[in-house]
Amino acid sequence: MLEIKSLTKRFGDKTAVDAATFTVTEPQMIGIIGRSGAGKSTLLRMLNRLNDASDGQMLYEGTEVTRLTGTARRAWQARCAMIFQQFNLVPRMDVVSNVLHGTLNRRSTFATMFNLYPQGDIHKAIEILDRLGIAEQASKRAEDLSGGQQQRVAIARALMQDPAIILADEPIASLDPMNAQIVMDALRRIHEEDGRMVIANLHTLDTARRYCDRVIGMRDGRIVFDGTPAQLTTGVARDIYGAGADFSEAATSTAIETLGKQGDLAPA
Ligand SMILES: Nc1ncnc2c1ncn2[C@@H]1O[C@H](COP(=O)(O)OP(=O)(O)OP(=O)(O)O)[C@@H](O)[C@H]1O
Repeated sequence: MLEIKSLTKRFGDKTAVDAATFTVTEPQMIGIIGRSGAGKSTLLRMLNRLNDASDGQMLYEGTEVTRLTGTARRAWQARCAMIFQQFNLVPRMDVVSNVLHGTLNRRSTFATMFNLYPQGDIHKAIEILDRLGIAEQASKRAEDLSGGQQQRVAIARALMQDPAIILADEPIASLDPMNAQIVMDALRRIHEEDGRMVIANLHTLDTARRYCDRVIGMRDGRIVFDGTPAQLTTGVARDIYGAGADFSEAATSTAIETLGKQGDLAPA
Protein backbone atom coordinates (compact mmCIF):
# COMPACT_ATOMS: atom_id res chain seq x y z
CA MET A 1 0.00 0.00 0.00
CA LEU A 2 1.23 3.46 -0.95
CA GLU A 3 0.10 6.35 1.22
CA ILE A 4 0.78 9.91 0.24
CA LYS A 5 -0.04 12.36 2.99
CA SER A 6 0.03 16.12 2.46
CA LEU A 7 3.12 15.83 0.26
CA THR A 8 4.33 19.33 -0.54
CA LYS A 9 7.17 20.75 -2.57
CA ARG A 10 8.16 24.39 -2.52
CA PHE A 11 10.75 25.99 -4.75
CA GLY A 12 11.43 29.33 -3.05
CA ASP A 13 8.05 30.98 -2.74
CA LYS A 14 6.52 28.78 -5.45
CA THR A 15 4.51 25.81 -4.19
CA ALA A 16 4.83 23.26 -6.99
CA VAL A 17 2.91 20.52 -5.16
CA ASP A 18 0.51 21.55 -2.44
CA ALA A 19 -0.45 18.92 0.17
CA ALA A 20 -1.01 16.04 -2.27
CA THR A 21 -2.86 13.26 -0.51
CA PHE A 22 -3.93 9.89 -1.90
CA THR A 23 -3.72 6.20 -1.10
CA VAL A 24 -3.18 3.27 -3.44
CA THR A 25 -4.30 0.05 -1.78
CA GLU A 26 -3.69 -2.31 -4.70
CA PRO A 27 -1.43 -2.09 -7.73
CA GLN A 28 -3.35 0.12 -10.13
CA MET A 29 -2.51 1.90 -13.33
CA ILE A 30 -2.88 5.57 -12.48
CA GLY A 31 -2.73 8.50 -14.86
CA ILE A 32 -1.90 11.98 -13.62
CA ILE A 33 -3.25 14.76 -15.79
CA GLY A 34 -3.22 18.54 -15.68
CA ARG A 35 -1.95 21.47 -17.66
CA SER A 36 1.72 22.35 -17.96
CA GLY A 37 3.11 23.51 -14.62
CA ALA A 38 0.38 21.81 -12.56
CA GLY A 39 3.02 19.91 -10.55
CA LYS A 40 2.82 16.44 -12.15
CA SER A 41 6.57 15.95 -12.68
CA THR A 42 7.43 17.31 -9.26
CA LEU A 43 4.99 14.89 -7.64
CA LEU A 44 6.51 11.93 -9.50
CA ARG A 45 10.04 13.05 -8.67
CA MET A 46 9.13 13.20 -4.98
CA LEU A 47 7.66 9.70 -5.16
CA ASN A 48 10.98 8.45 -6.55
CA ARG A 49 12.96 10.60 -4.07
CA LEU A 50 14.69 12.46 -6.90
CA ASN A 51 13.28 15.57 -5.22
CA ASP A 52 12.92 15.78 -1.47
CA ALA A 53 9.56 16.85 -0.16
CA SER A 54 9.35 20.15 1.72
CA ASP A 55 6.56 18.73 3.86
CA GLY A 56 4.34 15.72 4.20
CA GLN A 57 4.89 12.00 4.22
CA MET A 58 4.99 9.05 1.91
CA LEU A 59 4.66 5.51 3.19
CA TYR A 60 5.07 2.28 1.24
CA GLU A 61 4.09 -0.96 2.99
CA GLY A 62 4.34 0.97 6.25
CA THR A 63 7.89 2.31 5.66
CA GLU A 64 8.26 6.05 5.67
CA VAL A 65 9.93 6.54 2.30
CA THR A 66 10.32 10.29 2.79
CA ARG A 67 12.82 9.61 5.59
CA LEU A 68 15.05 7.08 3.81
CA THR A 69 18.69 7.99 3.32
CA GLY A 70 21.78 6.44 1.70
CA THR A 71 21.46 2.79 0.66
CA ALA A 72 17.84 2.57 1.79
CA ARG A 73 16.96 5.55 -0.41
CA ARG A 74 18.72 3.98 -3.39
CA ALA A 75 16.92 0.69 -2.73
CA TRP A 76 13.64 2.60 -2.83
CA GLN A 77 14.61 4.19 -6.15
CA ALA A 78 15.07 0.67 -7.53
CA ARG A 79 11.67 -0.42 -6.12
CA CYS A 80 10.00 2.42 -8.01
CA ALA A 81 11.82 2.69 -11.32
CA MET A 82 11.29 5.82 -13.35
CA ILE A 83 11.06 6.36 -17.08
CA PHE A 84 11.22 9.75 -18.75
CA GLN A 85 9.94 11.54 -21.84
CA GLN A 86 13.46 11.71 -23.31
CA PHE A 87 14.27 8.03 -22.53
CA ASN A 88 17.59 8.90 -20.79
CA LEU A 89 19.53 6.10 -22.47
CA VAL A 90 23.26 6.20 -23.18
CA PRO A 91 22.98 6.92 -26.94
CA ARG A 92 26.24 5.35 -28.13
CA MET A 93 25.93 2.25 -25.98
CA ASP A 94 24.25 -0.88 -27.31
CA VAL A 95 20.71 -1.70 -26.29
CA VAL A 96 21.47 -4.66 -24.05
CA SER A 97 24.14 -2.71 -22.11
CA ASN A 98 21.63 0.09 -21.62
CA VAL A 99 19.19 -2.44 -20.18
CA LEU A 100 21.88 -3.93 -17.94
CA HIS A 101 22.46 -0.44 -16.57
CA GLY A 102 19.27 -1.10 -14.63
CA THR A 103 21.28 -3.39 -12.37
CA LEU A 104 24.00 -0.82 -11.62
CA ASN A 105 22.85 -0.12 -8.11
CA ARG A 106 23.42 -3.71 -7.03
CA ARG A 107 26.79 -4.22 -8.69
CA SER A 108 30.22 -3.55 -7.26
CA THR A 109 32.26 -0.60 -8.47
CA PHE A 110 34.80 -3.07 -9.84
CA ALA A 111 32.21 -4.91 -11.93
CA THR A 112 30.81 -1.60 -13.15
CA MET A 113 34.24 -0.27 -14.14
CA PHE A 114 34.99 -3.27 -16.28
CA ASN A 115 31.48 -3.72 -17.63
CA LEU A 116 31.21 -7.19 -16.12
CA TYR A 117 27.69 -8.49 -16.14
CA PRO A 118 26.62 -11.87 -14.74
CA GLN A 119 25.45 -14.27 -17.46
CA GLY A 120 22.08 -14.55 -15.71
CA ASP A 121 21.54 -10.79 -15.97
CA ILE A 122 22.38 -10.83 -19.68
CA HIS A 123 19.81 -13.59 -20.27
CA LYS A 124 17.26 -11.71 -18.24
CA ALA A 125 17.89 -8.52 -20.24
CA ILE A 126 17.36 -10.37 -23.53
CA GLU A 127 14.20 -12.01 -22.19
CA ILE A 128 12.78 -8.63 -21.20
CA LEU A 129 13.68 -7.13 -24.58
CA ASP A 130 11.98 -10.09 -26.23
CA ARG A 131 8.87 -9.55 -24.15
CA LEU A 132 8.80 -5.96 -25.35
CA GLY A 133 9.25 -7.05 -28.96
CA ILE A 134 12.71 -5.56 -29.49
CA ALA A 135 15.12 -8.45 -28.82
CA GLU A 136 16.42 -8.24 -32.37
CA GLN A 137 17.64 -4.70 -31.63
CA ALA A 138 19.80 -5.89 -28.69
CA SER A 139 23.18 -5.32 -30.33
CA LYS A 140 22.34 -1.97 -31.97
CA ARG A 141 23.33 1.35 -30.52
CA ALA A 142 20.47 2.99 -28.65
CA GLU A 143 20.73 6.12 -30.81
CA ASP A 144 19.99 4.06 -33.93
CA LEU A 145 16.54 3.05 -32.68
CA SER A 146 13.25 4.86 -33.21
CA GLY A 147 11.80 6.85 -30.32
CA GLY A 148 9.25 4.14 -29.56
CA GLN A 149 11.94 1.48 -29.52
CA GLN A 150 14.12 3.62 -27.27
CA GLN A 151 11.28 4.08 -24.82
CA ARG A 152 10.79 0.31 -24.75
CA VAL A 153 14.52 -0.06 -23.98
CA ALA A 154 14.01 2.38 -21.10
CA ILE A 155 11.08 0.26 -19.88
CA ALA A 156 13.28 -2.85 -20.16
CA ARG A 157 15.99 -1.11 -18.12
CA ALA A 158 13.36 -0.29 -15.49
CA LEU A 159 12.13 -3.91 -15.46
CA MET A 160 15.68 -5.17 -14.79
CA GLN A 161 15.23 -3.69 -11.32
CA ASP A 162 12.10 -5.79 -10.83
CA PRO A 163 10.29 -2.72 -9.51
CA ALA A 164 7.02 -2.82 -7.59
CA ILE A 165 6.13 0.56 -9.06
CA ILE A 166 6.90 2.10 -12.43
CA LEU A 167 6.77 5.88 -12.56
CA ALA A 168 6.50 7.28 -16.07
CA ASP A 169 6.94 11.00 -16.65
CA GLU A 170 5.23 11.86 -19.94
CA PRO A 171 6.37 8.55 -21.49
CA ILE A 172 4.76 9.18 -24.86
CA ALA A 173 5.03 12.95 -25.22
CA SER A 174 7.87 12.67 -27.77
CA LEU A 175 6.38 9.82 -29.77
CA ASP A 176 4.25 9.59 -32.88
CA PRO A 177 0.76 8.13 -32.37
CA MET A 178 1.63 4.58 -33.41
CA ASN A 179 4.68 4.37 -31.13
CA ALA A 180 2.73 6.08 -28.36
CA GLN A 181 0.18 3.29 -28.56
CA ILE A 182 2.85 0.57 -28.54
CA VAL A 183 4.49 2.07 -25.43
CA MET A 184 1.20 2.55 -23.58
CA ASP A 185 0.15 -1.01 -24.48
CA ALA A 186 3.48 -2.26 -23.07
CA LEU A 187 2.98 -0.37 -19.80
CA ARG A 188 -0.58 -1.66 -19.49
CA ARG A 189 0.54 -5.25 -20.14
CA ILE A 190 3.31 -4.97 -17.55
CA HIS A 191 0.74 -3.71 -15.06
CA GLU A 192 -1.76 -6.47 -15.80
CA GLU A 193 0.59 -9.41 -16.20
CA ASP A 194 3.11 -8.60 -13.44
CA GLY A 195 0.82 -6.79 -11.01
CA ARG A 196 3.14 -3.79 -10.93
CA MET A 197 1.75 -0.39 -10.03
CA VAL A 198 2.14 2.14 -12.83
CA ILE A 199 1.83 5.87 -12.24
CA ALA A 200 2.14 7.89 -15.44
CA ASN A 201 2.00 11.62 -16.09
CA LEU A 202 0.04 11.96 -19.27
CA HIS A 203 -0.41 15.08 -21.30
CA THR A 204 -3.57 13.88 -22.95
CA LEU A 205 -6.91 13.07 -21.45
CA ASP A 206 -7.84 10.36 -23.91
CA THR A 207 -4.72 8.33 -23.08
CA ALA A 208 -5.50 8.51 -19.36
CA ARG A 209 -9.10 7.47 -20.01
CA ARG A 210 -8.14 4.66 -22.25
CA TYR A 211 -5.34 3.03 -20.29
CA CYS A 212 -5.79 3.89 -16.63
CA ASP A 213 -7.93 2.44 -13.82
CA ARG A 214 -7.71 5.68 -11.93
CA VAL A 215 -7.04 9.25 -12.91
CA ILE A 216 -5.64 11.98 -10.67
CA GLY A 217 -6.12 15.54 -11.88
CA MET A 218 -3.80 18.31 -10.71
CA ARG A 219 -4.25 22.03 -10.95
CA ASP A 220 -1.86 24.65 -9.55
CA GLY A 221 -0.08 22.04 -7.42
CA ARG A 222 -3.24 20.63 -5.89
CA ILE A 223 -5.06 17.38 -6.53
CA VAL A 224 -8.49 18.48 -7.73
CA PHE A 225 -9.76 15.14 -9.02
CA ASP A 226 -9.19 11.53 -8.05
CA GLY A 227 -11.51 8.99 -9.61
CA THR A 228 -12.23 6.54 -12.37
CA PRO A 229 -12.11 7.42 -16.05
CA ALA A 230 -15.92 7.19 -16.07
CA GLN A 231 -16.13 9.90 -13.40
CA LEU A 232 -13.94 12.15 -15.48
CA THR A 233 -16.68 14.05 -17.26
CA THR A 234 -16.04 16.92 -19.65
CA GLY A 235 -17.05 19.34 -16.87
CA VAL A 236 -14.49 17.84 -14.48
CA ALA A 237 -11.83 17.90 -17.19
CA ARG A 238 -12.61 21.56 -17.83
CA ASP A 239 -11.99 22.30 -14.13
CA ILE A 240 -8.73 20.37 -14.08
CA TYR A 241 -7.40 22.20 -17.10
CA GLY A 242 -8.80 25.52 -15.89
CA ALA A 243 -10.48 26.00 -19.24
CA GLY A 244 -13.54 27.98 -20.17
CA ALA A 245 -16.80 26.88 -21.74
CA ASP A 246 -15.06 26.55 -25.07
CA PHE A 247 -12.93 23.68 -23.68
CA SER A 248 -12.63 20.87 -26.12
CA GLU A 249 -11.37 17.45 -25.07
CA ALA A 250 -9.85 17.13 -28.50
CA ALA A 251 -7.45 19.90 -27.53
CA THR A 252 -5.80 17.54 -25.04
CA SER A 253 -5.90 14.54 -27.33
CA THR A 254 -3.11 12.94 -29.19
CA ALA A 255 -3.85 11.13 -32.37
CA ILE A 256 -3.94 7.79 -30.52
CA GLU A 257 -7.70 8.10 -30.38
CA THR A 258 -7.92 9.10 -34.00
CA LEU A 259 -5.78 6.16 -34.94
CA GLY A 260 -8.06 3.80 -32.98
CA LYS A 261 -11.16 5.29 -34.55
CA GLN A 262 -9.77 4.83 -38.01
CA GLY A 263 -9.45 1.17 -37.17
CA ASP A 264 -5.76 1.09 -38.06
CA LEU A 265 -4.98 -0.52 -34.74
CA ALA A 266 -7.21 -2.47 -32.42
CA PRO A 267 -8.09 -0.60 -29.21
CA ALA A 268 -6.14 -1.76 -26.13
N1 LIG B 1 13.66 22.94 -9.95
C1 LIG B 1 12.71 23.87 -9.94
N2 LIG B 1 12.95 25.12 -9.49
C2 LIG B 1 11.99 26.06 -9.47
N3 LIG B 1 10.71 25.85 -9.85
C3 LIG B 1 10.41 24.63 -10.32
C4 LIG B 1 11.38 23.57 -10.38
N4 LIG B 1 10.77 22.47 -10.88
C5 LIG B 1 9.48 22.81 -11.12
N5 LIG B 1 9.26 24.10 -10.78
C6 LIG B 1 7.99 24.82 -10.90
O1 LIG B 1 7.01 24.07 -10.23
C7 LIG B 1 5.78 24.07 -10.97
C8 LIG B 1 5.37 22.65 -11.31
O2 LIG B 1 6.28 22.13 -12.28
P1 LIG B 1 6.17 20.65 -12.84
O3 LIG B 1 7.28 20.47 -13.80
O4 LIG B 1 6.05 19.71 -11.72
O5 LIG B 1 4.77 20.71 -13.60
P2 LIG B 1 4.17 19.70 -14.66
O6 LIG B 1 2.72 19.59 -14.38
O7 LIG B 1 4.95 18.44 -14.67
O8 LIG B 1 4.36 20.50 -16.02
P3 LIG B 1 4.91 19.98 -17.44
O9 LIG B 1 3.83 19.09 -17.98
O10 LIG B 1 5.09 21.23 -18.22
O11 LIG B 1 6.21 19.27 -17.16
C9 LIG B 1 6.03 24.95 -12.19
O12 LIG B 1 5.57 26.26 -11.90
C10 LIG B 1 7.52 24.94 -12.33
O13 LIG B 1 7.98 26.13 -12.92
